[in-house]
Amino acid sequence: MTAAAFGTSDFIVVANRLPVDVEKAPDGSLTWKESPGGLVTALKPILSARNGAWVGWPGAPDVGDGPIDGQDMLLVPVKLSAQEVQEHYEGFSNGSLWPLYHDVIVKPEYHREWWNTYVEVNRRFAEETAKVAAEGATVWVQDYQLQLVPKMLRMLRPDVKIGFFLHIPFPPVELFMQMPWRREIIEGILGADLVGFHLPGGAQNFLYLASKLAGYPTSKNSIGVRSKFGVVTVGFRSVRVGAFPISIESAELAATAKLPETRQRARALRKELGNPEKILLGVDRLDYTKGIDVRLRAIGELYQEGRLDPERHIFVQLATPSRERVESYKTMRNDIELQVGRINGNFGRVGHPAIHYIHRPVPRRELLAFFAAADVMLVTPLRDGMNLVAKEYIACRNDSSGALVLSEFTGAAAELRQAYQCNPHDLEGVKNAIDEAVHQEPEDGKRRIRAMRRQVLQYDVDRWARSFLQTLAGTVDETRA
Ligand SMILES: Nc1ncnc2c1ncn2[C@@H]1O[C@H](COP(=O)(O)OP(=O)(O)O)[C@@H](O)[C@H]1O
Ligand SMILES: O=P(O)(O)OC[C@H]1O[C@H](O[C@H]2O[C@H](CO)[C@@H](O)[C@H](O)[C@H]2O)[C@H](O)[C@@H](O)[C@@H]1O
Repeated sequence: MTAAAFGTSDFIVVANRLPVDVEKAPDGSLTWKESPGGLVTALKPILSARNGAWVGWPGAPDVGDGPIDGQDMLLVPVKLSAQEVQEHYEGFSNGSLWPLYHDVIVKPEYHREWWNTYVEVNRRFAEETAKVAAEGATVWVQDYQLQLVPKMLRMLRPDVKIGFFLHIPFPPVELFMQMPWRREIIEGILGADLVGFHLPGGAQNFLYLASKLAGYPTSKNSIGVRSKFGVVTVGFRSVRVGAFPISIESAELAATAKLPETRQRARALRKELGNPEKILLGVDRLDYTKGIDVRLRAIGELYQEGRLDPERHIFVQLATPSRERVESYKTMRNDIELQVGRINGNFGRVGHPAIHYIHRPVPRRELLAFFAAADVMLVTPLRDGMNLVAKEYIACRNDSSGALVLSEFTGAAAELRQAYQCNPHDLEGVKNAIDEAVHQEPEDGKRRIRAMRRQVLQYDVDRWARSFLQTLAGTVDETRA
């Protein structure tokens, strides 16, 4: 590639989705709305602050041609056909990789057509990125939908620095070996200079699999030691591997939750819910990994046993629609809505349901008012890379009141040690954790929340990005010298 072919962006995030989704009306006009999920929540402020470029799918088939000047970043849409969306996003990403990487909670499906399209779409992302990157640019590739991009991009543009971050768990060898294209995936990721995970366990799994599958020797010191960082040697190159737990814009959230209008809205919400003694809250994408069914079962049984009172203890579940065309998501939605109906049928009365279930995203301000209003936050995933919701709730508890029930199977559990932690596979354990949180001594509760707030306010998303990017900047590629 000649110098003339270089683009102009020095800092580029490459993610499956742009931070906004485009919707195309029948008359061809376009409207934009915020994309769902924690990846976008976390990376948007990072990119805005650095005035970089974001390469991603605009969220609707057949939309997107050429870069768009976003408010504080350049948006570079990667146009995908309906079939590509079906086979890359719904198929290989969310029908094969997502369940495999989340402890096979549902059975992954492996289809060669899905894989072929995954390769093709990854290639397109790599090509678009190669076009916009300035000479020597820093490119930060995100997540499981784009694991082949680092290697492909390195071949197109050996001059750029490449970071890769996985937002979901990286599975142990016993599970990963199911993947028919396991070697290609490991070698794809190894195209990066730095590979990041939320937890040291993910990094260890990756280091082991890299040495086993890629056929490259790993440095003697990188595996099995307790050091935070490892190194994989790929021919003449060194790939650094480490844990970088993601976070939120903590101070900004805390400040917004403190505003008089947010607090007023929180009071109004309590009133609208019939002034219950305790509001219990769940906030999730409607995903089978989130354990929404587990918490519903626990609450139903606690009402049944009289340990919770449907007159005094109200549960609100906010559920953002997600991946609605994937079969396992349809089944799960039906199950959850059946459970909500059943519990309300058994324990609600006219004008006073025990469970309030909202199946749509709520605006950010409204969400913060819910966090400020909730006495007990329920976060019970069967497996979750991090879970930003848990950290958002803690950031919004300015007066240190409240309680967090948190699954041990989230990345957040490693940091939020003072939560009421539970094993989501142990229903009695989940019930006990909810019971304890609802009936906690206020002073004990304050002590717990204060400790978690210190953690969340100190380790915010900016610190996460700086730590990853500084480590990336410090990597040396001997083949470039
Ligand atoms: N119903 C909802 N309305 C608005 N925002 C939501 C809703 N549910 C989740 N979110 C937001 O989406 C993000 C979810 O991130 P996270 O908990 O890390 O899980 P994931 O990325 O898997 O969805 C958070 O920023 C959260 O506030
Ligand atoms: O883009 P979608 O298919 O609608 O899914 C939304 C995002 O979900 C996943 O989020 C993960 O990232 C969070 C931030 O690191 C983390 O807290 C959470 O545990 C993960 O599940 C997915 O990894 C993203 O790619 C999606 O954009």
